[in-house]
Amino acid sequence: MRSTMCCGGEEEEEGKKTLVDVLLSLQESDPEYYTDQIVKGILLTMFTAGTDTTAVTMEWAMSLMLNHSEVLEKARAELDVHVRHGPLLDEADLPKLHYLNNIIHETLRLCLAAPLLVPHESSEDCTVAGFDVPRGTMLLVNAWAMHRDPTMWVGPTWFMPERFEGGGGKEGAMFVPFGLGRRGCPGATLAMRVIGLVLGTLIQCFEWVRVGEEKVDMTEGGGFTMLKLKPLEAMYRPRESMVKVLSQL
Ligand code: HEM
Repeated sequence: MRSTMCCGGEEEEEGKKTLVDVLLSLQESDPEYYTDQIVKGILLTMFTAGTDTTAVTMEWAMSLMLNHSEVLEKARAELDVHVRHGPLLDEADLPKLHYLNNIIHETLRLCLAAPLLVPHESSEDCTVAGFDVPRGTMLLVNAWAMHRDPTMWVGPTWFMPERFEGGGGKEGAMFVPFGLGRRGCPGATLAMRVIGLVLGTLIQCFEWVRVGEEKVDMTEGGGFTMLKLKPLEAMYRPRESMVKVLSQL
């Protein structure tokens, strides 16, 4: 951590600071609050809450696209039109990539990383939808079922990124892959950017196909984070137009 700061130093451009740089400069300006323990705690939380969730969402998205090659093609066409900030996709290109964004939303609707969100506890006696909930009850939100509610979503089990062009489901449909309210996911924006950049780059640079004729197995595994029961295996090769760019990386 310290060597990163020393190498980044004062000359480092403002926009190129890493999170560790920022935390260490906060520690310099407010050492009593930003102790080593606090800094390590923030980093640990980001790793534990942000790594599996983000990685598994990308794995589900790739799996869904491999089973729906027309979606993959459409995403690639969009990238070819809108990537303007360099030969490779850049963060600045993301706002233009509406279809890619819709793919991520549709993936998070069908294959949300935390299907029951995170357990909460009622701090007071309360009534929810007519049910009396005593103080201290563990409360789970079945977001998985809400995202597949047939009264709220047309063809709830279909993979149809286009549905998000009109904002998603019917009026009142709940889309809550990151939870809601003050305990909602603080990493949602970061996650959407990372997933957009990684998925977009994979689609922009490589041709992807399934290993065989069979569709990718979409069976869900158990556990707190909804992993694929069988990890994704796929075949890829660099797109001809990207070979030169890739060889210069
Ligand atoms: C696709 C990626 C992600 C998904 C689907 C996701 C989903 C969630 C969900 C459902 C919750 C619980 C919200 C609730 O119960 O209302 C949560 C909490 C949290 N997430 Fe994420 N998350 C993702 C990425 C990240 C990233 C990248 C970070 C940080 C770098 C992060 C940090 C956290 C933290 C610290 C909490 C606990 C918040 C609290 O209890 O106040 N998450 N996330």
